[in-house]
Amino acid sequence: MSAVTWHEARRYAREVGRPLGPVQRPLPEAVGSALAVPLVALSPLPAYDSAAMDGYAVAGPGPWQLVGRVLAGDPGTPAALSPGHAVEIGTGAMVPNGADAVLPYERAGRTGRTVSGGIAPGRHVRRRGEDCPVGREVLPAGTVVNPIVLGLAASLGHDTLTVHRRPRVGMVVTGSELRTAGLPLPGQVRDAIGPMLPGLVRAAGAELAWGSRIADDASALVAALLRCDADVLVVCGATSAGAADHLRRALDTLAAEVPVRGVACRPGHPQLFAALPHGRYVVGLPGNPYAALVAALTLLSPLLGRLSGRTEPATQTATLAGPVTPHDRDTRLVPVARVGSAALPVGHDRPGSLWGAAGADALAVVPPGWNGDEVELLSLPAAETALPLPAIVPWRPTVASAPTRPTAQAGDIPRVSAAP
Ligand SMILES: Nc1nc2c(c(=O)[nH]1)N[C@H]1C(S)=C(S)[C@@H](COP(=O)(O)OP(=O)(O)OC[C@H]3O[C@@H](n4cnc5c(N)ncnc54)[C@H](O)[C@@H]3O)O[C@H]1N2
Ligand code: MOO
Repeated sequence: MSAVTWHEARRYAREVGRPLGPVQRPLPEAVGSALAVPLVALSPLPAYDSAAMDGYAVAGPGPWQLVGRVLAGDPGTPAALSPGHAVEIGTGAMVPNGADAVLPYERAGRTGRTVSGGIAPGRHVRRRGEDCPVGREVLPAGTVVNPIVLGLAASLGHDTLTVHRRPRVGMVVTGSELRTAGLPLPGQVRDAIGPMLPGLVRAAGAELAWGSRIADDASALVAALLRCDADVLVVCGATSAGAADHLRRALDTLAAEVPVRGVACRPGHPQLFAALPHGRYVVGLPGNPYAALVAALTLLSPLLGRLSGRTEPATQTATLAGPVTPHDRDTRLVPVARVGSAALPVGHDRPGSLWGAAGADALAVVPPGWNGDEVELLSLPAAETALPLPAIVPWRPTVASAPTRPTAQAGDIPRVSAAP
């Protein structure tokens, strides 16, 4: 296996694709997508001269004669205020032309219709456009739309946003030994990658559009690769060299280009990256669950980040606050918890176990022969990315055609001869 370095693999995955075409989305549907054009203020902020405090809008030197009241949402424009006059005003209400300042109730004296007090000109008046003038670019293209961006876009007058289309990902989980529920019988293994992958995909800016489980069956894998119409197809397991590992052979059968056949990292070295003749990308994740996580962060996330038009995140670094043994040739990926500016290895990071990574904030990238310098950190996704979103994550398991073993129970993955 000719493995590329971990950094080469990641750079390749980040640079091979192009952001998907711009689409217009209503605000709520744009969350998680990246802006395809800069966000520009359609309306000034504030949109009109408005009161920042509840009190009295006053014109000229005091005391002032109270001539009316203006509240937020009142129809029309309030009448202009003459020197020596005041109106009672609510926070957010339009400040009448001619008013110099808003005198808060707390600083005002009032006797009948006479208001007194001292206030500097301009105080507590938010002038139209002072937070953001109309036409100003406030966020660059590539910004990920989060709930705060939605709020900002709404306050600047947007109903829709122009964002990059989110990549559609298909997932094929392979393994005759896998089952999806209950305690595994001897020789069986609970599928750990199927539950993990949708959230990883979403955290990288994409959506899981299609999912299937197949047994270790070469023709089923070829059929799945042929039939999936997603932008990116992720195959879990079957990446290695064993008699039941069919991915490399399936890709050769389909005349796929395989620019990354293994990555010099631990765990996760059998991961691969391919392009099918019709242009779709295939990422192969090793079957060991922690190795699959490492591979997802190495090849899949950068690819999806690029296709979804997200700006590349800045590199984060930290000092490792615990002992780590580097590999002599390969990059090690080590789960860590952040403690201030340091990162503490949490252990439990054998290739088959997600225990360490599940309690970690990030994976530390420990280069071969590491000498104790600061290391790069890859953030792990927040829990919210795993919230179920049934509208965009249809899960269509392959229908059983024949059980693999006589003891098969509900939750087993049956051997099938064709992808869905
Ligand atoms: N001769 C060699 N053998 C192996 C090599 C190698 O270089 N030469 N690499 C090893 C490494 S490293 C890994 S990682 C695995 C990768 O194997 P595959 O991607 O082919 O995956 P499988 O063989 O199907 O499974 C490996 C392991 O993971 C378990 N598994 C698979 N899928 C899941 C899942 N969805 N959830 C939980 N666990 C899963 C499976 O039961 C196996 O225990 O190859 C090594 N061998
Ligand atoms: O990719 Mo494997 O053991 O390095 O899990």
